[in-house]
Amino acid sequence: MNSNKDIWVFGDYRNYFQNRVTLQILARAVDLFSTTGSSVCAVVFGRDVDEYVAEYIAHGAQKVYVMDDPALNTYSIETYSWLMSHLVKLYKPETLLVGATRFGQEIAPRVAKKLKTGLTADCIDLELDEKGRLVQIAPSFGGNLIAKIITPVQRPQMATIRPGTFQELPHDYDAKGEVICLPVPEDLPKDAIRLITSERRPSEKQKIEDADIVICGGRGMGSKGKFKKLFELAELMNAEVGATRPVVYSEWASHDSLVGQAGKNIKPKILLSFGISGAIQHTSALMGADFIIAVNKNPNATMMKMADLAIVADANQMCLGIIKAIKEKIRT
Ligand SMILES: Cc1cc2nc3c(=O)[nH]c(=O)nc-3n(C[C@H](O)[C@H](O)[C@H](O)COP(=O)(O)OP(=O)(O)OC[C@H]3O[C@@H](n4cnc5c(N)ncnc54)[C@H](O)[C@@H]3O)c2cc1C
Repeated sequence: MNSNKDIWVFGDYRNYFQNRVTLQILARAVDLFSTTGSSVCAVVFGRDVDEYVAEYIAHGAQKVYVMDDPALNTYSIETYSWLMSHLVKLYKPETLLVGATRFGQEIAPRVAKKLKTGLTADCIDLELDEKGRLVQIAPSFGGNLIAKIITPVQRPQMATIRPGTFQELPHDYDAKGEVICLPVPEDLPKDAIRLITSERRPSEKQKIEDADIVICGGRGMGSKGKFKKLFELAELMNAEVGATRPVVYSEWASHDSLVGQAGKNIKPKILLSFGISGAIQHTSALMGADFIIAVNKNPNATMMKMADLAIVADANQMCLGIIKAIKEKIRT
């Protein structure tokens, strides 16, 4: 394949903001290719992806190829790998870099196979050789050797890169980039797999009983959709989510997260309590908490009285406000 000089970075925004690998690869690509006349580009598929497009530009992407369409609302390996190889054939970038997340590990080999090119998996560094070819540096033979691999003939040169390998560039609020909006091709093959439903499971890294930070939500969160935001907040704070009995009975959260007489006892350093009245069956399980922050519309709720910090506010709005503030902080 005759290629132009562009460097493409696959926009892996699942689990963003924690997953920073796309930003890290963009930073390395900018560093490596700034003097070669290549454009560093991100490629994003999905639905309502404006936020990620802006992030990639703010972190070094000069161009972003975007396919934003309801048909791409849910991730499908078949569709995404077809689209990626389709676009590569169309635009012929010199290099395609993908984060070695579970997502990247799934999509990159499929794309490489469709394009009949090589792929170095799990790179720990990238360099350029004297001919400007990408040197893909990766552990091999069980980690006993560090291999330097090039792709002498086929294009694009492809590599997946381990998260945390490179340092992302600081967020540049003034950065400008070209956004190329692409329609979904008419000949996009019909997906053989039909997704009926999906739900993000809370992280299983730690048990709620052992967590340093627990975010408990009650009926005052308002709805299952609003309650879900507590999981997003928990991801950002490396916290676990707990729930009251009405929440569990309404299936806003699983039974595993029930805190109280009929559920689990917790002893976090910090407990954030959103929209919980403070019935004894719940509070009896919080006695080991060091510091309690409660958010409730009713200042007289028992939970507010037992809190170290009581905030009279709408629980859902407060949760959204904290999420926004943390994201802003991460960006700077
Ligand atoms: C045998 C038995 C065992 C039980 N075991 C448990 C248990 O293990 N765990 C447990 O949790 N419960 C248990 N319960 C149930 C318990 O008695 C309470 O009913 C329950 O804890 C109340 O949950 P809640 O605070 O979410 O709801 P509610 O009591 O309805 O409180 C909702 C709170 O949200 C506030 N609110 C409403 N809207 C907003 C808003 N927009 N913004 C901010 N705040 C708002 C309200 O002011 C209120 O304080 C048990 C009950 C029995 C009988």
